[in-house]
Amino acid sequence: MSDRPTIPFVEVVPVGRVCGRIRPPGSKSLTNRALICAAFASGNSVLAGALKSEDTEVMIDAVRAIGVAVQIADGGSTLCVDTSARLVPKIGDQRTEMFIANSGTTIRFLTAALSAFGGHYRLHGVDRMHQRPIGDLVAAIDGVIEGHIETMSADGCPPVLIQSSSWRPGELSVAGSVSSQYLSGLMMAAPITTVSSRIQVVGELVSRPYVDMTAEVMRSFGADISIVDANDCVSVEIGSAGYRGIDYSIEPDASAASYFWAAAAITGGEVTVDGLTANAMQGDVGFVDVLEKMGCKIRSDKNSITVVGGKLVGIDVDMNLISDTVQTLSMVALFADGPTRVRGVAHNRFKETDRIGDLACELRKLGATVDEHDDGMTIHPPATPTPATLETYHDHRMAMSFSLAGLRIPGVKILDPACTSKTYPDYFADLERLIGHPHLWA
Ligand SMILES: O=C(O)C1=C[C@@H](OP(=O)(O)O)[C@@H](O)[C@H](O)C1
Ligand SMILES: C=C(OP(=O)(O)O)C(=O)O
Repeated sequence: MSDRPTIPFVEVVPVGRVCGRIRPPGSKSLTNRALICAAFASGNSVLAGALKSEDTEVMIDAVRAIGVAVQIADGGSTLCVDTSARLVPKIGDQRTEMFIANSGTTIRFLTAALSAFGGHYRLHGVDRMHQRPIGDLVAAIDGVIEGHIETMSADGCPPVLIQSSSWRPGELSVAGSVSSQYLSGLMMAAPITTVSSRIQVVGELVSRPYVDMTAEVMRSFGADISIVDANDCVSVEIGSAGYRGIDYSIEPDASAASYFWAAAAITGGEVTVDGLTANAMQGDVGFVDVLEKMGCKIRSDKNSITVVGGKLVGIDVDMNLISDTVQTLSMVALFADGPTRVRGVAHNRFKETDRIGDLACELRKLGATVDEHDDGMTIHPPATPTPATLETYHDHRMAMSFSLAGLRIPGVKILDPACTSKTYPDYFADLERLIGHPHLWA
């Protein structure tokens, strides 16, 4: 994005054991879900603990474009959503352009929500967004839309063009093997139509905890929703109750927390993340269970989770449910005894970058031997890791993960560190505060 600072690279200096406590900013996934529910609710909402980052800013801009007022307070962590001037768009209205940058949640949730709400829109983003699939979601909406929806890039990728007056009542089916965001988007769109809906998932459903999170947020905003698991098939039933505005409190981001927990793991330190517990709505708190299998000790308290580093061993792990933490884990695997096999994350190739191929490439620069598989990778740690200058591929999780390698290997340079703005603009400043040592900018 154009207003990111241009910083060529950052170097994180090894500091020995990382010990401390931290509260990461609000969850991206919860902030963007709460914004959708609040924007289409009757009545106003106040969202506390929200994330301020590129991914939430594009969502805020989009809901403002349909007349929803969003006031930002407390440095961005409080969002006051006022729906009293929300427009009533129609199929023949002039087209509204919405720039979504590279936010998967924003484009998938809005494609569904706006098609249910009605109006004429074009949703577009950066080049990578125009290579990220959305065709299965568009096909599902095509079955119920009163109007027209299409993708404008080859292979079913954005931009997405929507001309809709609403959805017809009826059953929807959607594929879930590429992204759970399609199903989450349809679930959140259904109450906007105020008719009952049933959504059937066809085939595998990846990243399942996000779907449970969607239902939980929707219920908080008054929706009537149940998820049915039967004979290995998932379907969702949504009643005709719409959303009502509420005061809603957002958990800190568990995917962001993974970097701080991993910092304890790889340095033999101790890091407490405040505001997250084993009962958090975000599946990514399960990352600590993976660290436990690798040899760390975990302490769950009433309002925090602590990781204490130990001697690390390589493991064989299916990360389908917590795929945003694969890059974090790969850094821990570099310092473990024995190889680590990561399975179940074929869908990681469709995210901000190819998070299997491109991650393998950077791990090799650090001296690891990496076998790439269709559904993941095997990481053989090097006897002695090598310093390297690492590409980040416009992927915030690459930059945040690579900082962990820098905590153990002198001379690791991370290119374009400001790409963390997508979900965590202050990541390097927060890491610096936690480790109590400056990193080097150049
Ligand atoms: O619904 C969500 O909030 C998310 C779902 C996941 O995507 P996939 O379902 O595509 O794995 C995850 O990677 C993303 O960061 C956030
Ligand atoms: C995959 C991610 O984001 P999104 O799909 O929302 O762009 C992520 O944050 O790691």
